[in-house]
Amino acid sequence: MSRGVVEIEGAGLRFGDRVLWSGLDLDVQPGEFLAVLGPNGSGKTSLLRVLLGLQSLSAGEARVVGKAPGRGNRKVGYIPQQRAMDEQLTLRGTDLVGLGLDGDRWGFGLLGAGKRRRRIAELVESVGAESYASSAVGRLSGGEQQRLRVAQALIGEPEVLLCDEPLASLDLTHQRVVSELIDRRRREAGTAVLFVTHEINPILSYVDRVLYLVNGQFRIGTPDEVMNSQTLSELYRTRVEVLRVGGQIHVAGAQSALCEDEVHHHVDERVS
Ligand SMILES: Nc1ncnc2c1ncn2[C@@H]1O[C@H](COP(=O)(O)OP(=O)(O)OP(=O)(O)O)[C@@H](O)[C@H]1O
Repeated sequence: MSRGVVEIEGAGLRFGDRVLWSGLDLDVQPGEFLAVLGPNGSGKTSLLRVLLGLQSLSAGEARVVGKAPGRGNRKVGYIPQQRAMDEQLTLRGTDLVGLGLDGDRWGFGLLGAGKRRRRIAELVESVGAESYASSAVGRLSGGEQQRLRVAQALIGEPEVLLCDEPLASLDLTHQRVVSELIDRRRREAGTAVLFVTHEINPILSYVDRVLYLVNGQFRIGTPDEVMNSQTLSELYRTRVEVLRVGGQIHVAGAQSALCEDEVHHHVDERVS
């Protein structure tokens, strides 16, 4: 197997006495779609923060496209958790998308202005946001904002796309639209996708492998290898039933396994 665009070796992360995960070895290949699952507080977002260079590992190493993680790595795109933007925000959709452009690469000078505009228009079109891209983003719906965030993350042509629950609070139609956009990028450009989610079903047909984190333990494998009663029961250390119904995965019992945890999990019984 070739070297991954994300390489993680012997990685551990702890805060005080609390070990989020340790001994994590993971290579993500170009074009691979990796779902990162696990209950609240299991360290999913922290893993993305490590790869963004915002959080240091307590042990081991991580490399992203051959380099130590660092802020402003142009080869890394990031789609943050869906949050409504301030209604007063007057930034236009095209401005938001343009924020994802890197000055050195695309040129901010006068000569680059036309090129920059064209590039933004291309991305706006690719996410089907033409009709509202000139509006103030604060006035747009959550789904419209999220499409623009996808365009912003893709405009720098990333080799690795880090997505932190990008579908949360979107309706089913927009979940499909946004996940299809992300899948298309990895198919057409070979971008590797690390997709943090509580709900695997909307992306199940795209997922190559799952990294499932629970209470400091983890499993990595295909959805079939990880999302089964035996593996999840081992991870949660209690009986968990995984049912496949109509091409979807339903997980029962995981919530009760976590009741004694300090966090009030809103664990989705169907997945986590
Ligand atoms: N800088 C920090 N210092 C101390 N604790 C931290 C820090 N960053 C994260 N944590 C803790 O680490 C745990 C994991 O957080 P993280 O956001 O990675 O979880 P998550 O799996 O993404 O959870 P969720 O599903 O709720 O978003 C949390 O309990 C959090 O409070």
